[in-house]
Amino acid sequence: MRIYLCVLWAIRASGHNVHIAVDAQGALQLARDASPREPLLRRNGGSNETRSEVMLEENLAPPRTGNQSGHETPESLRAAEKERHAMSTLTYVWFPMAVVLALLFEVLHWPWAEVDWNLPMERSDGREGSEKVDSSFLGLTLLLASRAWSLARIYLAGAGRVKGRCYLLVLVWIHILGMYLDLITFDFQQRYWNLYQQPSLPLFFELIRNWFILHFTRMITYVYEFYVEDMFFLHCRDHLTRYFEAIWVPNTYVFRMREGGKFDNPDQRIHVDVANFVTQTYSLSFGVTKMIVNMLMYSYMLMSITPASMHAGTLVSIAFLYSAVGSAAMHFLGAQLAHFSWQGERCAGDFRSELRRVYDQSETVASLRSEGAELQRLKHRFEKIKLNTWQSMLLEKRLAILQKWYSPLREVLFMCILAPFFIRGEVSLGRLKQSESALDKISDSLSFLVDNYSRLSVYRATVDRLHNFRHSCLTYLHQEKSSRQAQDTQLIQTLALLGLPPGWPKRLGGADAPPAPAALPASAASGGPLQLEAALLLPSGELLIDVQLEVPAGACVLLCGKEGAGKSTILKAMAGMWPFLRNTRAPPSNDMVLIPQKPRLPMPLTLREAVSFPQSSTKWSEEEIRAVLDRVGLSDFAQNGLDVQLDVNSSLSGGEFQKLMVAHCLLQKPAWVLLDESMAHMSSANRVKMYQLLTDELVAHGSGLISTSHSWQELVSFHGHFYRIETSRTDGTQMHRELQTFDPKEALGEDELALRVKDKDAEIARLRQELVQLQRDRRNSERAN
Ligand SMILES: Nc1ncnc2c1ncn2[C@@H]1O[C@H](COP(=O)(O)OP(=O)(O)OP(=O)(O)O)[C@@H](O)[C@H]1O
Repeated sequence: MRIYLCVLWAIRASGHNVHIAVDAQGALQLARDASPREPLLRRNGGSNETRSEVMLEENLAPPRTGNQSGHETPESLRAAEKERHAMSTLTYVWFPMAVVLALLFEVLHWPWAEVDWNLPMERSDGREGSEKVDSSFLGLTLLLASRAWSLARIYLAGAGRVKGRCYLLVLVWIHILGMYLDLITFDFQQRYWNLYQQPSLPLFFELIRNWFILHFTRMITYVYEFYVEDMFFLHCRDHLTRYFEAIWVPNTYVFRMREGGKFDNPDQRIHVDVANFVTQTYSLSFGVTKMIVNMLMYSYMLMSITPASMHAGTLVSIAFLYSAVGSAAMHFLGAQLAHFSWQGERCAGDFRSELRRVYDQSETVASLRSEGAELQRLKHRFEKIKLNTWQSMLLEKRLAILQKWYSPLREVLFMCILAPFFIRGEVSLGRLKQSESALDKISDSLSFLVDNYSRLSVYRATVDRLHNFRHSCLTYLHQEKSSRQAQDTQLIQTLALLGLPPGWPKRLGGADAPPAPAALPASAASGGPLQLEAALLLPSGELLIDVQLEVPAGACVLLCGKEGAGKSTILKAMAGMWPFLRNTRAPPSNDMVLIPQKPRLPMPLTLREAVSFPQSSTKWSEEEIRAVLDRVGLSDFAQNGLDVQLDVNSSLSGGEFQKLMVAHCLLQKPAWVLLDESMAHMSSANRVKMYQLLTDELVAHGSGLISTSHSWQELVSFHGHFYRIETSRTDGTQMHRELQTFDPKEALGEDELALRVKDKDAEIARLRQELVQLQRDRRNSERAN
């Protein structure tokens, strides 16, 4: 019926040579005739007239608009009576049943939920150190747009400056072409259906030809719209991902130490959030543009067809008011949706990272027999997902109630407003329907917030997660705001050049040579003494130790102290890693290798990559690498070549891993080597051997060595400066730590020291002999072969 009326209007609007005045009564009659219970042809006495002929005949009747008498006819009263009984089964059986069942369900379904409603969940209001997700109305509109724009700018001012704009240009053009094709199709449909009224073979062939051309063009635009969209999304994701990696990776440790509790799962932000941001920004931007265009266009049309006795802007104002009330109600009910979306992302990320941890620590899980405890931990994480999903479901149910009322209500509302004009005969049915349709379009546009509230809330959470993450990462990139902005801009520009194809013209933003990946923040140059003058704090803000230390270039320092005294923390501070410092002086050297207590390497790596990491595996020749592996005693691993992949974290023993780290230092030859109990897994003999290697090959050539060790006595001969962390309790609870120099001779006693040195010398002599013997054996076996 609707289609028929549309065609009728289309014929009218296109100035068809048959001048048809749309007759309201006729059309209403037609509506009744079109009812499936009373087929049109039967009502016309089953004559041979075609359906369309009958329709035309009925609608070509003289125009009579509205019920001009103002009295109800027996026929209309009968129709009302008939309508009253039309849905009696629904009214008296199904509707009450649905209400009762819904109420019962509401009361009884809670025990089925299997959810722990009292589980404490994270905050997202910026208080108590939580991340802030703005769920205010402003946060969902203007602030959202400005934050989304600042994120989109990373791409549009970077790699997207040339390519992105080209993609967008093509996509806008495809969209315009699509709209044009929609109009052509709309017009074509009218001619196509007219064929049934005026059958003609030549016309049929022409129509079929046009159909093929039209649909072939549609197919091309459709295919390339999606294809170019995907190209655009991938390029945008690629660039944004690289940007976020570049601002996060140089400060991962600081970030984790300072913001670990606040920002969950950076992996999820960089992978999932960036992808969602790209696709959602695109679809919402086009959605908003379409909404604005429709709103302006149909507001103008509606004003021009408003009944004469009504003020021109009344209908538009009603549509505005209606949408404003709907949006306000929606926001009032659903403000928490952005928080639930953020929380959902967090819970899902936490659950995934827990699964990943179980996988990574499978050896510990198996050896501790901790399967039960791990299952409990996983269950706890999933409980949070369940609770969050339930909270969102409840909120979405409330929103669905509003939404399911809101949209159908508007049809009735507009009808109630316009019906009096129609009944008074001021407007024709065509005008009425046209006004309704325009009002529909306007309120559709204005109800963008209502219809897309859930989507916008999810988008808000995504944008906030990325915005907050970026903001924090940039803080660690540079403390001062002006330098931070400059560094950010420079980074975006560097990445922009990386995104251009090779040989891209310079005048279009290209460069002669591809720029280097984003650099680490600047730190002090190598050479010179290593200084640390700072108060080292714990993450809680409590003072750990006040350190005033200056190590001359090339010096060897041994740092001792009990467990938990602060040795590792001092090494981290010297390396510039420890973020909790006060009254700091002297930045760290960047020509330094710190081997932590439990180092881990990426996996899988080849042996060549592992020993070179993080430097390029091509930096050293095969001979150099083999020689160094031989010296540290890892030559067995090189038997099958240096390029066999292995997971060094699990396939090397603790001691072997530490030898690999020493081998890396020997290759890299840094100005400073910081060893945080880095030989703890080796035998005493091997520990001495490794220190001897470091002394001969690095210290002898000017490198400095700073070590921490519990069994420091055997390392005395390799160091020249000795510090000890003295711990004492000041008031029974507070731990006071102080860094003091000490004389190992006094600490050990002159005789004991001499004895130890003698032992060590004997051990070194024995090792040297072993080595000579081994080399001799090898030479003999080579000669024999
Ligand atoms: N990330 C952290 N969060 C909270 N406290 C920390 C952190 N890192 C270290 N600490 C605390 O700082 C103190 C010093 O730790 P550190 O690791 O420096 O000791 P250490 O002397 O190296 O001990 P060990 O010899 O056992 O390795 C300890 O009390 C430890 O609990």
